[in-house]
Amino acid sequence: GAAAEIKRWTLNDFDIGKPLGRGKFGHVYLAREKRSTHIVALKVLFKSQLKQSQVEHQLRREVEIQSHLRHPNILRLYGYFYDQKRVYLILEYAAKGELYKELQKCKYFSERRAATYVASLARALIYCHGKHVIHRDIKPENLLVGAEGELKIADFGWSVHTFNRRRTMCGTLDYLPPEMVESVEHDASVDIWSLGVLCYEFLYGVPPFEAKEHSDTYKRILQVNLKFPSKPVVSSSAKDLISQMLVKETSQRLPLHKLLEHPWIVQNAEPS
Ligand SMILES: COc1ccc(C(=O)Nc2ccccc2)cc1NC(=O)CCSCc1cnc2[nH]ccc2c1
Repeated sequence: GAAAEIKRWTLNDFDIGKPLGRGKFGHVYLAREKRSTHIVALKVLFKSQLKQSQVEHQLRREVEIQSHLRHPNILRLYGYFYDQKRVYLILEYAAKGELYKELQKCKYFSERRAATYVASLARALIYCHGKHVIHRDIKPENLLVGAEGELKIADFGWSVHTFNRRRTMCGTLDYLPPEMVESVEHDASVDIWSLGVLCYEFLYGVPPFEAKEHSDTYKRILQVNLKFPSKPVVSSSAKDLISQMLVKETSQRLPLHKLLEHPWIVQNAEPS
């Protein structure tokens, strides 16, 4: 038969619900597609602000990339449409909301919960790297939780998003690997570094190189000044994994598929 007709969405196709948050370029609303009654998140971006910040090309590129990504731990971009003044992104709705709020509430996660999240993120990143997409910006602020408790890399758009970020988050350096602090080109191994930082923050409630001043965080990252506090008590197996990911030499970082075979992951992550 004829090639599948690309559906032209309009605002009329949706019932708009409560606001879910606001970003630099507009707001995000809960919405229901009328015909299917499917619940989505509708992100409304103002063309004027996109133009002003010259991010239209970035948005087009991202929409192109995201529309080909299908993975249970990557938030879906189902489609987009626009009218005179706005661009609308039809996004997957993650029913259990933002992971960082959960982390703030329970201070730090159990080893089983941390390992389960890290394993699902590793599988999502392996999938992305397979499609030559890197740097999915996996800090806690960019992670949402689906209805079954599964993690979703929400990738709030190339740091254009002030979506309910923690104050400390705007411009945080905590997650930058040395090669980005030194602003040399980066490859997929940046994601291994960031996943190591995330694993540390899941287990201790704070990122490993946190410091009062940005300059001190820079120094700690460049020196890979990794210290494990005595509290909370964390297994040496978890520390071993983190120590294999937070390595300055990018080629020496534990590859993601090796991470999935690490004893700490094998013994603690829930089967996917
Ligand atoms: C695939 O995802 C995205 C793709 C692209 C962009 C984006 O804005 N790109 C951009 C914009 C302008 C210039 C250049 C690029 C954003 C997202 N993702 C989000 O924004 C996640 C939070 S909104 C959804 C959502 C879901 N489920 C929830 N549950 C609770 C809150 C909540 C919130």
